Amino acid sequence: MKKRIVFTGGGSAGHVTVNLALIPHFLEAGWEVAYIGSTNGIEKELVGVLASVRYVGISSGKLRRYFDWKNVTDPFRVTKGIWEAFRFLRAWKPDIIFSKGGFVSVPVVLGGWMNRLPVVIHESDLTPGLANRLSVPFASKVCVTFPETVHRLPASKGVYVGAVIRSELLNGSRESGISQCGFTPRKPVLLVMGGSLGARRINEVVRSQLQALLTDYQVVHICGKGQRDESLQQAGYRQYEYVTDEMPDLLAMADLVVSRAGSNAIFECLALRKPMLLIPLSKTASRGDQILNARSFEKRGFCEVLLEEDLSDTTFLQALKKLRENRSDLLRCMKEDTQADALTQVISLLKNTAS
Ligand SMILES: CC(=O)N[C@H]1[C@@H](OP(=O)(O)OP(=O)(O)OC[C@H]2O[C@@H](n3ccc(=O)[nH]c3=O)[C@H](O)[C@@H]2O)O[C@H](CO)[C@@H](O)[C@@H]1O
Repeated sequence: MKKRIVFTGGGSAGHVTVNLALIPHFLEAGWEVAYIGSTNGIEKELVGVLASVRYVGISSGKLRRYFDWKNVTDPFRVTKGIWEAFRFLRAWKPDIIFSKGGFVSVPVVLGGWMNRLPVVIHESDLTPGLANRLSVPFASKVCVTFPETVHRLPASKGVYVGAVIRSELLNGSRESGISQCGFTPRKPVLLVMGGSLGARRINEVVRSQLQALLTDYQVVHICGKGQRDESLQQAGYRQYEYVTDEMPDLLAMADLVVSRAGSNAIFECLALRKPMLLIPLSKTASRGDQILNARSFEKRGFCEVLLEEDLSDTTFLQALKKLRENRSDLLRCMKEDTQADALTQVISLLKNTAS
């Protein structure tokens, strides 16, 4: 009988991208793959392109630490999700569950534990997110991306594997990116990425300083769903709401990157040796995980950091100037970094843990 694996994770691209890197390897090895995500989440759209994966939508609710009327109904949705995940897992009988985090993953991990199935978790950020923290007691191992994270987990559960990068991202073409954007090969390219959900403050500052930026750079701007501004369309400025297949070429052609400090995005830039100016999501809008991700990269000499509370038109241009001046130092530090082969490590851990 074929081996079976269930992937889960969702809510933002950051909670799906590692799964997308791993799934093709299991399919090629002849495993049957199912993905449990929320009925209408971004994960459904992202995983939907993989024809051989069975997508199972469950009811899910957000685990909020602030007031919202949905806090009244969401516990019922989560309970329903646990029951749906439990029922599917009992019938499909996978050999292992791989959970990437995000609120939809908690009912799946619990459903797996109730069926006595082995669960392996993956954490991308330096500090584990709430969903993963709730899931840790039910998992046999937790794969982590930053070495520092191992000490934040119960003894013997944390395994440092490094960043899992989708292999297609390493095979982009600068020429093809330049031609897709209608750019010239003779002027440097600045790639601005607001994270998978976009970033309003970064969009505002880039747009308010667009003419100054266009003097030195051609700008490709991933601005988030519904955030394109048609009135700014001009030579040397290309806007995308969200990219899928174009990502490898856009990364390949970038000379410098301005980005949020979502873990996957910054490790992708590190792997591709792209000097970065990181503007992490603020502590008021998150648990501050991006600030710690960014500070860890800064300490290792991979990036410049500008906190959102300090972000203004002036500080943005100053930080960009500093990035350009320090480009060769940042590149040297990045080249000295030898990343572990996380993909192979996670695959063999999953195969060895499968019942
Ligand atoms: C607001 C929020 O909660 N952000 C979190 C979310 O970020 P977010 O979802 O932005 O996640 P990451 O930056 O980690 O990863 C984004 C992924 O989407 C890809 N991509 C992005 C834009 C695009 O147009 N196309 C595309 O393919 C990137 O290449 C990358 O692989 O998960 C991260 C990983 O847990 C966390 O560090 C972030 O704090």
